[in-house]
Amino acid sequence: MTTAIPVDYPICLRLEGRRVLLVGGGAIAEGRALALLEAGARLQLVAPSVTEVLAKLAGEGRLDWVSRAYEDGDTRGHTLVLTATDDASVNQRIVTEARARGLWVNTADEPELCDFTLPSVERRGPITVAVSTAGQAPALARHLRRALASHIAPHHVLLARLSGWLRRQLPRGPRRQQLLKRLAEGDLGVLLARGEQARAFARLRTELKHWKSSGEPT
Ligand SMILES: C[C@@]1(CC(=O)O)c2cc3[nH]c(cc4nc(cc5[nH]c(cc(n2)[C@H]1CCC(=O)O)[C@@](C)(CC(=O)O)[C@@H]5CCC(=O)O)C(CC(=O)O)=C4CCC(=O)O)c(CCC(=O)O)c3CC(=O)O
Ligand SMILES: NC(=O)C1=CN([C@@H]2O[C@H](COP(=O)(O)OP(=O)(O)OC[C@H]3O[C@@H](n4cnc5c(N)ncnc54)[C@H](O)[C@@H]3O)[C@@H](O)[C@H]2O)C=CC1
Repeated sequence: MTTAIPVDYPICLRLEGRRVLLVGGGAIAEGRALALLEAGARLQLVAPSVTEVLAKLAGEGRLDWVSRAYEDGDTRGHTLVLTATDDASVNQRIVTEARARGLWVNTADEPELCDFTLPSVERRGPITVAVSTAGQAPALARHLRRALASHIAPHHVLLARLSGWLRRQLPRGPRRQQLLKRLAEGDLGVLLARGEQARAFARLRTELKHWKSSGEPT
């Protein structure tokens, strides 16, 4: 109980088009692969045998399956490495090689061999709920993630999309900030939460008209 608990630094990675190496082809690797593909990664999978789902994804060309055991040099050219084999010595080799190349590596069952860990994740449109427990309680992370995600209602997703649209249309500055805050937690947000979309949009339209007539670009 006295072992120091790491203080993790959470980030959201943009993996679109980036080369990611995943070693291992069991159930754990399958979960990792689906999440990486959802994020748009260019995924290479190294494993002598894989699950049906992974084989199907490889058959469809969604990932590049190298059907053999891991070999030294396999991490070359990748930006991120994840390993989920059932062989601790192989995991150790991969971690050593990845770190020597300055790559970030995750090992599914060994926190000591992780430069980053994976939180429990749930998505609602552009909103992501992610809970980490610094490797202490993954089952609790899942439990809390479900509880927290249950608080995200459809109007929050609408609001996030609307905010994204407004941020693209309106110039930066205090006026835009104020409007977006009202949308998130002020009168406009309250109307959306109550299901009074028509009133919220009418108010927003009036607001945008004033914006135009005041000469600021929209
Ligand atoms: C460090 C980390 C490494 C990493 O990044 O992979 C890690 C490590 C380990 N997990 C173990 C066990 C379990 N893991 C889960 C579930 C999840 N584990 C996930 C992440 C992480 N697990 C990272 C830290 C996350 C954090 O900080 O909270 C989740 C959140 C995300 C994901 O994996 O995608 C996913 C939930 C996904 C969801 O939302 O559904 C369950 C629950 C279950 O499966 O029912 C159990 C059984 C209960 C238990 O043992 O606690 C063991 C012991 C293995 C053994 O005993 O053999 C180790 C190794 C060790 O701790 O030594
Ligand atoms: N969330 C977490 O962090 C958890 C992690 N684990 C751990 O994750 C690991 C993987 O779990 P599963 O997918 O269930 O295992 P699994 O036994 O179903 O799959 C292991 C995979 O590794 C591949 N493999 C073995 N040697 C290899 C090598 N030299 N090169 C490339 N691939 C190789 C096998 O072909 C197979 O596809 C286990 O060690 C397990 O203890 C387990 C539960 C939770």
